[in-house]
Amino acid sequence: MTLAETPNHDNSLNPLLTLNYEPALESLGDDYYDEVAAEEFPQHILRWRNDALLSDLGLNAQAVTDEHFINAFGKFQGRKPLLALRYHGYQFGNYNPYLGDGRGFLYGQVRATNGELYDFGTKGSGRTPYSRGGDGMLTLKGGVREVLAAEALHQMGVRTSRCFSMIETGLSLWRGDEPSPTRSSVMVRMSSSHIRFGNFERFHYLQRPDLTKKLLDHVIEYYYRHLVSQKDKYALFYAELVQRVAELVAQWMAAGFCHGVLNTDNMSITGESFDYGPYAFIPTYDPYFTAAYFDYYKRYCYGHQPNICQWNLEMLQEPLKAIIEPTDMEAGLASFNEYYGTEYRRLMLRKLGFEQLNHPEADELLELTITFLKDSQVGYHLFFSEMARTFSSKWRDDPACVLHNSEILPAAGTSATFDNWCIIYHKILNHFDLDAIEVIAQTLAQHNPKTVLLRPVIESIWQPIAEVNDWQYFTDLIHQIQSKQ
Ligand SMILES: Nc1ncnc2c1ncn2[C@@H]1O[C@H](COP(=O)(O)OP(=O)(O)OP(=O)(O)O)[C@@H](O)[C@H]1O
Ligand SMILES: [Mg+2]
Repeated sequence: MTLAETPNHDNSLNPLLTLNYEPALESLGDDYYDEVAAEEFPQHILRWRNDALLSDLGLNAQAVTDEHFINAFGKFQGRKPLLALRYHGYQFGNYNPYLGDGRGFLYGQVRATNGELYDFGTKGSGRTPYSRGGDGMLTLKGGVREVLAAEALHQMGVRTSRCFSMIETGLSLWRGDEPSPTRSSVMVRMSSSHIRFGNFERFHYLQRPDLTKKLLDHVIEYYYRHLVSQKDKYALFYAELVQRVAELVAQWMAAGFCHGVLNTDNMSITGESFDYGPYAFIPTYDPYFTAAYFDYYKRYCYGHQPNICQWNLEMLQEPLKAIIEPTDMEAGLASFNEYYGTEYRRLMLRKLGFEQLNHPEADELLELTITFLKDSQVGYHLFFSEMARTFSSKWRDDPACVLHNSEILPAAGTSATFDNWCIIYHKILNHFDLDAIEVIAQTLAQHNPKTVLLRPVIESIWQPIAEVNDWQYFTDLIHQIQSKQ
Protein backbone atom coordinates (compact mmCIF):
# COMPACT_ATOMS: atom_id res chain seq x y z
CA MET A 1 0.00 0.00 0.00
CA THR A 2 1.41 3.45 -0.87
CA LEU A 3 1.34 6.32 1.53
CA ALA A 4 -1.32 7.98 -0.56
CA GLU A 5 -3.72 5.08 0.08
CA THR A 6 -3.29 4.66 3.82
CA PRO A 7 -6.51 4.98 5.83
CA ASN A 8 -7.20 8.01 7.99
CA HIS A 9 -5.97 7.89 11.54
CA ASP A 10 -6.95 9.35 14.86
CA ASN A 11 -6.20 13.05 14.44
CA SER A 12 -5.96 13.62 18.18
CA LEU A 13 -2.62 11.80 17.95
CA ASN A 14 -1.32 13.96 15.11
CA PRO A 15 1.34 16.26 16.59
CA LEU A 16 0.73 18.79 13.80
CA LEU A 17 -2.86 19.12 14.97
CA THR A 18 -2.11 19.39 18.67
CA LEU A 19 0.23 22.37 18.39
CA ASN A 20 -0.54 25.59 20.31
CA TYR A 21 -3.08 26.95 17.83
CA GLU A 22 -4.45 30.39 18.63
CA PRO A 23 -7.45 31.96 16.90
CA ALA A 24 -5.77 35.38 16.73
CA LEU A 25 -7.02 36.55 13.36
CA GLU A 26 -10.26 34.59 13.64
CA SER A 27 -11.07 36.57 16.78
CA LEU A 28 -11.22 39.78 14.70
CA GLY A 29 -14.50 38.61 13.21
CA ASP A 30 -15.75 37.88 9.76
CA ASP A 31 -15.17 41.35 8.28
CA TYR A 32 -11.68 40.12 7.61
CA TYR A 33 -12.19 36.71 6.02
CA ASP A 34 -14.53 34.09 4.63
CA GLU A 35 -14.72 30.60 5.96
CA VAL A 36 -13.91 28.17 3.16
CA ALA A 37 -13.49 24.43 2.56
CA ALA A 38 -10.38 22.76 1.19
CA GLU A 39 -10.36 20.88 -2.10
CA GLU A 40 -10.53 17.09 -1.85
CA PHE A 41 -7.62 15.89 -3.95
CA PRO A 42 -7.39 12.56 -5.78
CA GLN A 43 -3.87 11.90 -4.55
CA HIS A 44 -1.53 12.99 -1.75
CA ILE A 45 2.18 12.41 -2.16
CA LEU A 46 4.41 14.23 0.28
CA ARG A 47 7.24 15.78 -1.74
CA TRP A 48 8.74 18.07 0.89
CA ARG A 49 8.56 18.47 4.65
CA ASN A 50 10.63 21.10 6.34
CA ASP A 51 11.97 19.24 9.35
CA ALA A 52 14.18 22.22 10.17
CA LEU A 53 11.01 24.09 11.21
CA LEU A 54 9.59 21.34 13.41
CA SER A 55 11.96 22.02 16.29
CA ASP A 56 10.95 25.72 16.20
CA LEU A 57 7.49 24.45 17.03
CA GLY A 58 8.75 22.19 19.80
CA LEU A 59 8.33 19.03 17.72
CA ASN A 60 10.73 16.18 17.29
CA ALA A 61 11.00 15.27 13.60
CA GLN A 62 10.99 11.54 14.44
CA ALA A 63 7.61 11.91 16.12
CA VAL A 64 6.02 13.44 13.04
CA THR A 65 5.31 10.95 10.27
CA ASP A 66 4.72 11.67 6.60
CA GLU A 67 1.17 10.55 7.19
CA HIS A 68 0.74 13.24 9.84
CA PHE A 69 1.79 15.80 7.24
CA ILE A 70 -0.59 14.40 4.65
CA ASN A 71 -3.57 14.28 7.00
CA ALA A 72 -2.98 17.81 8.25
CA PHE A 73 -1.69 19.61 5.17
CA GLY A 74 -2.99 17.57 2.22
CA LYS A 75 -6.34 16.25 3.46
CA PHE A 76 -6.86 19.16 5.87
CA GLN A 77 -8.43 16.90 8.44
CA GLY A 78 -9.31 18.04 11.90
CA ARG A 79 -9.02 21.82 11.67
CA LYS A 80 -11.64 24.47 11.28
CA PRO A 81 -12.30 27.20 10.40
CA LEU A 82 -10.15 27.61 7.30
CA LEU A 83 -10.11 31.32 6.48
CA ALA A 84 -9.72 32.93 3.07
CA LEU A 85 -8.44 36.40 3.94
CA ARG A 86 -9.96 39.44 2.26
CA TYR A 87 -7.63 41.93 0.68
CA HIS A 88 -7.21 44.28 -2.26
CA GLY A 89 -4.04 45.63 -3.77
CA TYR A 90 -2.19 47.75 -6.29
CA GLN A 91 -1.20 45.42 -9.08
CA PHE A 92 1.34 46.84 -11.54
CA GLY A 93 0.32 50.29 -10.32
CA ASN A 94 -3.46 49.82 -10.70
CA TYR A 95 -5.86 49.34 -7.84
CA ASN A 96 -7.61 45.95 -7.88
CA PRO A 97 -10.61 45.55 -5.54
CA TYR A 98 -11.29 41.96 -6.65
CA LEU A 99 -8.52 40.18 -4.75
CA GLY A 100 -8.37 38.02 -1.64
CA ASP A 101 -7.02 34.52 -1.00
CA GLY A 102 -8.07 32.94 -4.30
CA ARG A 103 -6.15 29.71 -3.98
CA GLY A 104 -5.24 29.58 -0.33
CA PHE A 105 -6.47 30.10 3.22
CA LEU A 106 -5.17 30.68 6.70
CA TYR A 107 -4.98 27.14 8.06
CA GLY A 108 -4.07 28.14 11.60
CA GLN A 109 -1.79 30.22 13.78
CA VAL A 110 0.68 28.65 16.16
CA ARG A 111 2.86 29.88 18.96
CA ALA A 112 6.47 28.76 18.39
CA THR A 113 9.09 28.06 21.04
CA ASN A 114 10.52 31.58 20.57
CA GLY A 115 7.20 32.98 21.80
CA GLU A 116 6.20 34.40 18.40
CA LEU A 117 2.95 33.63 16.62
CA TYR A 118 3.28 32.10 13.13
CA ASP A 119 0.74 31.54 10.37
CA PHE A 120 0.26 28.38 8.39
CA GLY A 121 -1.14 29.54 5.05
CA THR A 122 -1.89 27.35 2.06
CA LYS A 123 -1.33 27.83 -1.65
CA GLY A 124 -3.13 25.61 -4.13
CA SER A 125 -5.84 24.36 -1.75
CA GLY A 126 -8.84 25.02 -3.98
CA ARG A 127 -11.27 27.68 -5.03
CA THR A 128 -12.58 30.40 -2.72
CA PRO A 129 -14.91 33.40 -3.21
CA TYR A 130 -11.80 35.24 -4.51
CA SER A 131 -10.70 32.81 -7.20
CA ARG A 132 -12.25 34.87 -10.01
CA GLY A 133 -11.53 32.84 -13.16
CA GLY A 134 -8.77 30.79 -11.54
CA ASP A 135 -8.79 27.10 -10.65
CA GLY A 136 -7.55 27.60 -7.07
CA MET A 137 -4.55 25.42 -7.74
CA LEU A 138 -0.76 25.58 -7.63
CA THR A 139 1.39 23.72 -10.12
CA LEU A 140 3.93 21.25 -8.80
CA LYS A 141 6.67 23.28 -10.44
CA GLY A 142 5.34 26.41 -8.73
CA GLY A 143 5.50 24.57 -5.40
CA VAL A 144 9.03 23.34 -6.07
CA ARG A 145 10.15 26.85 -7.02
CA GLU A 146 8.69 28.43 -3.88
CA VAL A 147 10.20 25.78 -1.57
CA LEU A 148 13.62 26.39 -3.12
CA ALA A 149 13.45 30.20 -3.08
CA ALA A 150 12.40 30.37 0.55
CA GLU A 151 15.14 28.00 1.72
CA ALA A 152 17.82 29.74 -0.36
CA LEU A 153 16.83 33.23 0.80
CA HIS A 154 16.65 32.08 4.40
CA GLN A 155 20.19 30.71 4.18
CA MET A 156 21.33 33.98 2.62
CA GLY A 157 20.03 35.90 5.62
CA VAL A 158 16.90 37.33 3.99
CA ARG A 159 13.92 37.75 6.33
CA THR A 160 11.57 35.33 4.64
CA SER A 161 8.63 33.00 5.10
CA ARG A 162 9.47 29.30 4.64
CA CYS A 163 7.57 26.41 3.15
CA PHE A 164 6.49 23.89 5.74
CA SER A 165 5.26 21.17 3.38
CA MET A 166 4.52 20.52 -0.27
CA ILE A 167 2.23 17.70 -1.33
CA GLU A 168 1.57 16.55 -4.87
CA THR A 169 -2.16 16.33 -5.37
CA GLY A 170 -2.74 14.35 -8.57
CA LEU A 171 -4.56 16.89 -10.75
CA SER A 172 -3.74 17.95 -14.30
CA LEU A 173 -3.56 21.71 -14.66
CA TRP A 174 -3.45 23.96 -17.69
CA ARG A 175 -1.12 26.91 -17.61
CA GLY A 176 0.10 29.29 -20.28
CA ASP A 177 3.60 29.41 -18.85
CA GLU A 178 4.27 25.68 -18.33
CA PRO A 179 3.99 22.76 -20.75
CA SER A 180 0.47 21.54 -20.03
CA PRO A 181 -1.17 19.50 -18.69
CA THR A 182 1.09 20.00 -15.71
CA ARG A 183 1.07 18.43 -12.25
CA SER A 184 -0.52 20.02 -9.15
CA SER A 185 0.57 20.58 -5.57
CA VAL A 186 -0.58 22.14 -2.36
CA MET A 187 1.92 24.00 -0.28
CA VAL A 188 1.79 25.14 3.33
CA ARG A 189 3.79 28.24 4.12
CA MET A 190 4.91 29.23 7.59
CA SER A 191 5.11 33.00 7.84
CA SER A 192 5.20 35.65 10.51
CA SER A 193 1.82 36.84 9.18
CA HIS A 194 -0.31 36.67 6.05
CA ILE A 195 -1.68 40.18 6.63
CA ARG A 196 -0.73 42.22 3.59
CA PHE A 197 -0.70 45.94 2.84
CA GLY A 198 -3.74 45.05 0.74
CA ASN A 199 -5.80 44.01 3.78
CA PHE A 200 -5.62 47.65 4.93
CA GLU A 201 -6.19 49.06 1.45
CA ARG A 202 -9.47 47.18 1.26
CA PHE A 203 -10.90 49.01 4.28
CA HIS A 204 -9.96 52.38 2.83
CA TYR A 205 -11.81 51.39 -0.36
CA LEU A 206 -14.81 50.30 1.72
CA GLN A 207 -14.57 53.49 3.82
CA ARG A 208 -14.30 51.58 7.08
CA PRO A 209 -11.66 53.34 9.20
CA ASP A 210 -13.03 51.52 12.25
CA LEU A 211 -12.02 48.19 10.74
CA THR A 212 -8.64 49.59 9.69
CA LYS A 213 -7.99 50.64 13.27
CA LYS A 214 -9.03 47.28 14.66
CA LEU A 215 -6.65 45.55 12.24
CA LEU A 216 -3.83 47.94 13.03
CA ASP A 217 -4.26 47.41 16.77
CA HIS A 218 -4.16 43.67 16.10
CA VAL A 219 -0.96 43.97 14.05
CA ILE A 220 0.76 46.06 16.72
CA GLU A 221 -0.39 43.72 19.47
CA TYR A 222 0.93 40.60 17.76
CA TYR A 223 3.84 41.75 15.57
CA TYR A 224 5.05 45.05 17.07
CA ARG A 225 4.45 44.13 20.70
CA HIS A 226 7.20 46.36 22.04
CA LEU A 227 5.17 49.38 20.82
CA VAL A 228 1.87 48.50 22.50
CA SER A 229 2.26 50.80 25.51
CA GLN A 230 4.02 53.62 23.64
CA LYS A 231 2.14 56.91 23.42
CA ASP A 232 2.93 57.30 19.71
CA LYS A 233 2.51 53.65 18.89
CA TYR A 234 0.82 54.16 15.52
CA ALA A 235 3.45 56.54 14.13
CA LEU A 236 6.18 54.34 15.58
CA PHE A 237 4.62 51.31 13.92
CA TYR A 238 4.76 52.96 10.49
CA ALA A 239 8.33 54.15 11.03
CA GLU A 240 9.38 50.64 12.01
CA LEU A 241 7.59 49.07 9.06
CA VAL A 242 9.51 51.47 6.78
CA GLN A 243 12.75 50.31 8.36
CA ARG A 244 11.85 46.62 8.10
CA VAL A 245 10.86 46.92 4.43
CA ALA A 246 13.93 49.01 3.55
CA GLU A 247 16.18 46.40 5.14
CA LEU A 248 14.34 43.58 3.42
CA VAL A 249 14.88 45.18 0.01
CA ALA A 250 18.56 45.65 0.84
CA GLN A 251 18.71 41.93 1.66
CA TRP A 252 17.15 41.04 -1.71
CA MET A 253 19.48 43.37 -3.59
CA ALA A 254 22.62 42.03 -1.92
CA ALA A 255 21.42 38.46 -2.47
CA GLY A 256 20.96 39.29 -6.17
CA PHE A 257 17.27 38.46 -5.92
CA CYS A 258 14.48 39.84 -8.06
CA HIS A 259 11.09 39.14 -6.43
CA GLY A 260 9.21 39.73 -9.64
CA VAL A 261 5.73 40.78 -8.51
CA LEU A 262 5.87 43.48 -5.87
CA ASN A 263 2.17 44.27 -5.85
CA THR A 264 0.85 45.54 -2.53
CA ASP A 265 -0.98 42.24 -1.97
CA ASN A 266 2.46 40.64 -1.89
CA MET A 267 3.81 43.01 0.78
CA SER A 268 3.62 41.69 4.33
CA ILE A 269 2.69 44.02 7.18
CA THR A 270 5.52 42.46 9.20
CA GLY A 271 8.12 43.31 6.56
CA GLU A 272 8.78 39.67 5.72
CA SER A 273 9.41 38.41 2.20
CA PHE A 274 6.92 35.93 0.70
CA ASP A 275 5.15 34.75 -2.47
CA TYR A 276 7.82 33.34 -4.74
CA GLY A 277 6.12 33.07 -8.13
CA PRO A 278 8.12 34.21 -11.15
CA TYR A 279 11.18 35.32 -9.10
CA ALA A 280 14.74 34.98 -10.33
CA PHE A 281 18.24 35.35 -8.99
CA ILE A 282 20.11 37.72 -11.31
CA PRO A 283 22.67 36.00 -13.54
CA THR A 284 24.70 39.23 -13.87
CA TYR A 285 24.39 42.71 -12.40
CA ASP A 286 21.75 44.35 -14.55
CA PRO A 287 19.38 46.84 -12.89
CA TYR A 288 16.82 46.21 -15.66
CA PHE A 289 16.78 42.45 -15.22
CA THR A 290 13.08 41.54 -15.00
CA ALA A 291 11.85 38.25 -13.56
CA ALA A 292 8.19 38.07 -14.63
CA TYR A 293 7.62 37.53 -18.36
CA PHE A 294 4.35 39.48 -18.06
CA ASP A 295 6.08 42.54 -16.58
CA TYR A 296 6.23 44.23 -19.99
CA TYR A 297 7.36 47.64 -18.73
CA LYS A 298 9.96 46.28 -16.30
CA ARG A 299 8.11 47.85 -13.38
CA TYR A 300 9.45 45.23 -10.98
CA CYS A 301 12.95 44.84 -12.40
CA TYR A 302 15.86 44.18 -10.03
CA GLY A 303 17.04 47.79 -9.80
CA HIS A 304 13.56 49.26 -9.25
CA GLN A 305 12.85 47.19 -6.14
CA PRO A 306 13.84 49.88 -3.59
CA ASN A 307 11.73 52.56 -5.30
CA ILE A 308 8.79 50.25 -5.76
CA CYS A 309 8.74 49.21 -2.13
CA GLN A 310 8.95 52.86 -1.15
CA TRP A 311 5.96 53.56 -3.41
CA ASN A 312 4.05 50.66 -1.85
CA LEU A 313 4.72 52.11 1.60
CA GLU A 314 3.47 55.47 0.37
CA MET A 315 0.24 53.89 -0.90
CA LEU A 316 -0.25 52.30 2.51
CA GLN A 317 -0.42 55.81 4.00
CA GLU A 318 -3.83 56.27 2.38
CA PRO A 319 -5.71 53.79 4.62
CA LEU A 320 -3.54 54.56 7.63
CA LYS A 321 -4.34 58.27 7.43
CA ALA A 322 -7.50 57.44 9.34
CA ILE A 323 -5.31 56.70 12.36
CA ILE A 324 -1.84 58.17 11.88
CA GLU A 325 -0.94 61.81 11.20
CA PRO A 326 0.14 62.15 7.54
CA THR A 327 3.13 64.29 8.56
CA ASP A 328 4.32 61.52 10.88
CA MET A 329 4.12 58.99 8.06
CA GLU A 330 5.91 61.30 5.63
CA ALA A 331 8.68 61.73 8.18
CA GLY A 332 8.82 57.95 8.65
CA LEU A 333 9.05 57.28 4.92
CA ALA A 334 11.74 59.92 4.50
CA SER A 335 14.13 57.57 6.33
CA PHE A 336 13.65 54.77 3.80
CA ASN A 337 16.72 55.62 1.71
CA GLU A 338 18.96 55.92 4.70
CA TYR A 339 17.85 52.57 6.12
CA TYR A 340 18.17 50.96 2.73
CA GLY A 341 21.61 52.44 1.99
CA THR A 342 23.05 51.54 5.38
CA GLU A 343 21.86 47.94 5.21
CA TYR A 344 22.86 47.43 1.58
CA ARG A 345 26.34 48.79 2.29
CA ARG A 346 26.72 46.52 5.32
CA LEU A 347 25.60 43.41 3.44
CA MET A 348 27.74 44.10 0.36
CA LEU A 349 30.84 44.76 2.44
CA ARG A 350 30.13 41.50 4.22
CA LYS A 351 29.97 39.70 0.86
CA LEU A 352 33.39 41.26 0.21
CA GLY A 353 34.67 39.73 3.46
CA PHE A 354 34.27 42.56 5.95
CA GLU A 355 31.94 42.38 8.95
CA GLN A 356 33.08 45.87 9.91
CA LEU A 357 34.93 48.24 7.66
CA ASN A 358 35.28 51.80 8.75
CA HIS A 359 38.20 52.73 6.54
CA PRO A 360 37.71 55.49 3.99
CA GLU A 361 38.34 53.04 1.14
CA ALA A 362 35.17 51.06 1.94
CA ASP A 363 32.84 53.14 -0.21
CA GLU A 364 35.32 53.26 -3.05
CA LEU A 365 35.58 49.46 -2.97
CA LEU A 366 31.82 49.12 -3.01
CA GLU A 367 31.46 51.50 -5.94
CA LEU A 368 34.20 49.78 -7.92
CA THR A 369 32.64 46.38 -7.23
CA ILE A 370 29.25 47.46 -8.60
CA THR A 371 30.78 49.27 -11.58
CA PHE A 372 32.88 46.25 -12.44
CA LEU A 373 29.98 43.79 -12.08
CA LYS A 374 27.79 46.02 -14.22
CA ASP A 375 30.35 46.74 -16.95
CA SER A 376 31.96 43.30 -17.20
CA GLN A 377 28.73 41.28 -16.84
CA VAL A 378 30.74 38.66 -14.94
CA GLY A 379 28.33 36.35 -13.11
CA TYR A 380 27.07 38.21 -10.00
CA HIS A 381 27.14 35.18 -7.74
CA LEU A 382 30.18 33.68 -9.43
CA PHE A 383 32.21 36.78 -8.68
CA PHE A 384 31.64 36.44 -4.95
CA SER A 385 31.78 32.65 -4.69
CA GLU A 386 35.02 32.54 -6.69
CA MET A 387 36.41 35.27 -4.52
CA ALA A 388 35.57 33.17 -1.46
CA ARG A 389 37.13 30.09 -3.05
CA THR A 390 40.40 31.68 -4.13
CA PHE A 391 41.00 34.20 -1.34
CA SER A 392 44.28 33.80 0.55
CA SER A 393 46.58 35.83 2.75
CA LYS A 394 48.78 36.35 -0.32
CA TRP A 395 46.20 38.88 -1.46
CA ARG A 396 47.39 41.09 1.36
CA ASP A 397 51.05 40.71 0.52
CA ASP A 398 50.96 41.44 -3.16
CA PRO A 399 48.29 43.22 -5.25
CA ALA A 400 49.41 41.18 -8.24
CA CYS A 401 48.08 38.05 -6.52
CA VAL A 402 44.62 39.55 -6.63
CA LEU A 403 45.11 41.03 -10.05
CA HIS A 404 46.45 37.94 -11.72
CA ASN A 405 43.89 35.69 -10.26
CA SER A 406 42.36 34.91 -13.60
CA GLU A 407 40.45 32.01 -12.07
CA ILE A 408 38.22 34.44 -10.25
CA LEU A 409 37.53 36.51 -13.30
CA PRO A 410 38.09 35.66 -16.91
CA ALA A 411 37.57 39.34 -17.76
CA ALA A 412 40.01 40.51 -15.12
CA GLY A 413 43.11 41.42 -17.11
CA THR A 414 41.19 43.62 -19.52
CA SER A 415 39.35 45.86 -17.11
CA ALA A 416 40.79 49.08 -15.74
CA THR A 417 38.02 49.06 -13.12
CA PHE A 418 39.15 45.66 -11.96
CA ASP A 419 42.77 46.82 -11.79
CA ASN A 420 41.62 49.59 -9.47
CA TRP A 421 39.47 47.16 -7.55
CA CYS A 422 42.51 44.96 -6.89
CA ILE A 423 44.61 47.91 -5.73
CA ILE A 424 41.91 49.07 -3.31
CA TYR A 425 41.18 45.58 -2.03
CA HIS A 426 44.88 45.01 -1.43
CA LYS A 427 45.17 48.35 0.33
CA ILE A 428 42.25 47.51 2.61
CA LEU A 429 43.71 44.10 3.45
CA ASN A 430 46.85 45.82 4.61
CA HIS A 431 44.87 47.35 7.48
CA PHE A 432 44.43 43.83 8.90
CA ASP A 433 46.76 41.42 10.68
CA LEU A 434 47.06 37.74 9.77
CA ASP A 435 44.41 36.56 12.26
CA ALA A 436 41.98 39.05 10.82
CA ILE A 437 42.74 37.78 7.31
CA GLU A 438 41.54 34.36 8.45
CA VAL A 439 38.29 35.93 9.67
CA ILE A 440 37.86 37.60 6.25
CA ALA A 441 38.25 34.20 4.57
CA GLN A 442 35.53 32.79 6.82
CA THR A 443 33.22 35.76 6.19
CA LEU A 444 33.65 35.35 2.44
CA ALA A 445 32.90 31.63 2.68
CA GLN A 446 29.88 32.13 4.91
CA HIS A 447 28.12 34.80 2.88
CA ASN A 448 28.79 33.68 -0.69
CA PRO A 449 27.29 30.24 -1.26
CA LYS A 450 28.40 28.23 -4.28
CA THR A 451 24.91 26.96 -4.83
CA VAL A 452 22.70 29.70 -6.25
CA LEU A 453 19.25 29.15 -7.71
CA LEU A 454 19.92 30.53 -11.14
CA ARG A 455 17.19 29.55 -13.54
CA PRO A 456 19.20 26.81 -15.32
CA VAL A 457 19.84 25.23 -11.91
CA ILE A 458 16.12 25.11 -11.14
CA GLU A 459 15.37 23.75 -14.62
CA SER A 460 18.04 21.07 -14.19
CA ILE A 461 16.35 19.67 -11.11
CA TRP A 462 12.85 20.11 -12.54
CA GLN A 463 13.64 18.15 -15.71
CA PRO A 464 14.20 14.76 -13.97
CA ILE A 465 11.05 15.33 -11.92
CA ALA A 466 9.00 16.13 -15.02
CA GLU A 467 10.46 13.40 -17.20
CA VAL A 468 11.05 10.42 -14.89
CA ASN A 469 9.70 11.56 -11.53
CA ASP A 470 13.21 11.54 -10.09
CA TRP A 471 13.32 13.75 -6.95
CA GLN A 472 16.90 12.99 -5.96
CA TYR A 473 18.35 16.13 -7.59
CA PHE A 474 15.76 18.28 -5.82
CA THR A 475 16.60 16.66 -2.47
CA ASP A 476 20.33 17.08 -3.10
CA LEU A 477 19.89 20.72 -4.06
CA ILE A 478 17.90 21.50 -0.90
CA HIS A 479 20.57 19.75 1.12
CA GLN A 480 23.28 21.86 -0.52
CA ILE A 481 21.31 25.03 0.11
CA GLN A 482 20.59 24.14 3.72
CA SER A 483 24.20 23.27 4.43
CA LYS A 484 25.36 26.52 2.76
CA GLN A 485 27.52 24.71 0.23
N1 LIG B 1 -4.85 29.59 -9.93
C1 LIG B 1 -5.47 30.53 -9.24
N2 LIG B 1 -6.75 30.37 -8.88
C2 LIG B 1 -7.40 31.31 -8.18
N3 LIG B 1 -6.85 32.46 -7.77
C3 LIG B 1 -5.56 32.68 -8.09
C4 LIG B 1 -4.82 31.73 -8.84
N4 LIG B 1 -3.57 32.25 -9.00
C5 LIG B 1 -3.55 33.44 -8.40
N5 LIG B 1 -4.75 33.71 -7.84
C6 LIG B 1 -5.11 34.92 -7.09
O1 LIG B 1 -4.61 36.05 -7.77
C7 LIG B 1 -4.06 37.00 -6.83
C8 LIG B 1 -2.63 37.28 -7.12
O2 LIG B 1 -1.90 36.07 -7.12
P1 LIG B 1 -0.47 35.91 -6.57
O3 LIG B 1 0.21 34.97 -7.45
O4 LIG B 1 0.19 37.17 -6.20
O5 LIG B 1 -0.79 35.28 -5.11
P2 LIG B 1 -0.69 33.82 -4.76
O6 LIG B 1 0.61 33.42 -5.28
O7 LIG B 1 -1.84 33.03 -5.20
O8 LIG B 1 -0.71 33.76 -3.18
P3 LIG B 1 0.38 34.30 -2.15
O9 LIG B 1 0.43 35.78 -2.35
O10 LIG B 1 -0.16 33.91 -0.82
O11 LIG B 1 1.68 33.64 -2.46
C9 LIG B 1 -4.30 36.43 -5.47
O12 LIG B 1 -5.48 36.96 -4.99
C10 LIG B 1 -4.45 34.96 -5.74
O13 LIG B 1 -5.20 34.29 -4.75
MG1 LIG C 1 0.45 36.79 -4.00
